Amino acid sequence: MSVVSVGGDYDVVIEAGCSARVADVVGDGVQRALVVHPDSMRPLGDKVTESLRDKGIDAYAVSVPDAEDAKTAVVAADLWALLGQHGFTRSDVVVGVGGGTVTDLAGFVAATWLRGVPVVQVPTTLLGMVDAAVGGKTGINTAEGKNLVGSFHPPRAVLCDVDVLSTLPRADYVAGLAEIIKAGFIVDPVILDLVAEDPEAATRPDGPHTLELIERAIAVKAEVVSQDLKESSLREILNYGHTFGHAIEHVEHYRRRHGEAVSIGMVFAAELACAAGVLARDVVDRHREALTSVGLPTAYESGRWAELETAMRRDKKTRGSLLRFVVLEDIARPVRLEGPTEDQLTTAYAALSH
Ligand SMILES: NC(=O)c1ccc[n+]([C@@H]2O[C@H](COP(=O)([O-])OP(=O)(O)OC[C@H]3O[C@@H](n4cnc5c(N)ncnc54)[C@H](O)[C@@H]3O)[C@@H](O)[C@H]2O)c1
Ligand SMILES: O=C(O)C(=O)C[C@@H](O)[C@H](O)[C@H](O)COP(=O)(O)O
Ligand SMILES: [Zn+2]
Repeated sequence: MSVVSVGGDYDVVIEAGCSARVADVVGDGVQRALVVHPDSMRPLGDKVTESLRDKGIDAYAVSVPDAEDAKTAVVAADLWALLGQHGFTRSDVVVGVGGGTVTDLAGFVAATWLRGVPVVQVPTTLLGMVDAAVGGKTGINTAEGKNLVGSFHPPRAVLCDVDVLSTLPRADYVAGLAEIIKAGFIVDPVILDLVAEDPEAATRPDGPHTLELIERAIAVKAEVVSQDLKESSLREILNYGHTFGHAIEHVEHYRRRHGEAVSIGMVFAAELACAAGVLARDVVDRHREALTSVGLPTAYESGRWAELETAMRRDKKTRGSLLRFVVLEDIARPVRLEGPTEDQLTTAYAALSH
C-alpha cells in the first residue's frame, strides 16, 4: 500500500482491494451515503453500498449515464432530488465510484448539496486515479463548453483500488496515460524515462512500473493543489494541453476521450511554444515520441480552426480577449503564454495536420 497526503488535508490510498474500506474513511457521524456509479461499475457500486450498510449506514446506489453524458445539469438535478428524498444532511456523504466523469459529477453534487457535504472518491479508471479524483476540482459541462460549471471541493479521502484497472478497456487505460505523461512534462521527468524504458509495458495495468507511474503522477498533483487549490496561479500548470484539448472535446461533442484530446492538446501547446520561440524543437519531438509510443494521438484534422478557436475562448484561463496557454520553456519548466499571435496559433495548428 502507498499513501499520498494532499497537504495534510486528506489521503490518497493506492492499494489493491482498498475499495472495500470506504466505510472506514467516510468519517464519524455519517448516517446516509449516496453511491454514484456508471452502469459499467454496478458490481463495485453495489459492493461499496453493501459494505456501508454492513456498518449501519443507510446507503443508496444510483447508476448514472456513461462517460460525459453523466456530467450534465439534468443528471446533477436527479441526484439532488435523491438526496432530498432521502433526507441527506450535512453529516452524510456522497461516494463517487467510477471514472473521472463520475468523480467530477459526484464531487459537484456533494459541493452544491446544502452548500457542501463530504465526498469520498473511489476512482476506477487510470485517469481518475492519477488526476480527476484528486485535488477537488468538480464540475459539469454545459451546451457552451466543457466543465463550465463547477466548484473546488476537496474529497474527504480517495481510494485507488488498482485491482479494478484489470477490467478497464485498453483505450481508456491508454487515455489515462496522457495525464501521467502530462505530469512528466510539467514537473517530473522520471515519468517520461519510465515510459520510454518500455512503452508497451506502460500500457498495461500489470506493467513493472505501473504503481510507480500512478504514485508519481498523484504526487505531482497533490503537491500542486496543496499549494494552490483554487487555481490562482501555480495550479494552471495542470491544465497543460487542455486549452486545445477541451476545444477538441467540445467540437466533437464529447465523442473523443479526454486523455486523447489532451494528448493532441499537449502537442499543440508544444508547437505553439516553439512557434513563439520559447521551446526547442527537440522537446516538441519528445512530446510526439512519448505520446505515440503508448498509442496516443498527436495529429488533428485541418480545416476546423475557426470552431476550435471559438471554443478555446471559453477556456477558464482566458482573460478578456486574451487567450492564455500553459507552455513549456523546457521539460519541467512550465510558463504562461499570454496572447499568442494569430500567426503563432495557426502555425501550431498547421503542424498538427495529418
Ligand atoms: N477534476 C479533475 O481534476 C479532472 C482531471 C482530469 C480529468 N477530469 C475529467 O475526467 C473525465 C475523464 O475521465 P475518464 O477518462 O476516467 O473517463 P470516464 O469516466 O468516461 O471513464 C471511461 C470509461 O471507462 C468505463 N469504466 C470506468 N471504470 C472502469 C473499469 N474499472 N472497468 C471497466 N470500465 C470502466 C466508464 O464506464 C467509461 O465508459 C473528463 O470529464 C475530464 O474532464 C477531471
Ligand atoms: O486539476 C486541475 O487543475 C487540472 O487542470 C487537471 C485537468 O487534468 C482536468 O482535466 C481538469 O478538470 C481541467 O479543468 P478545467 O478547469 O480546465 O476545466
Ligand atoms: Zn485533464
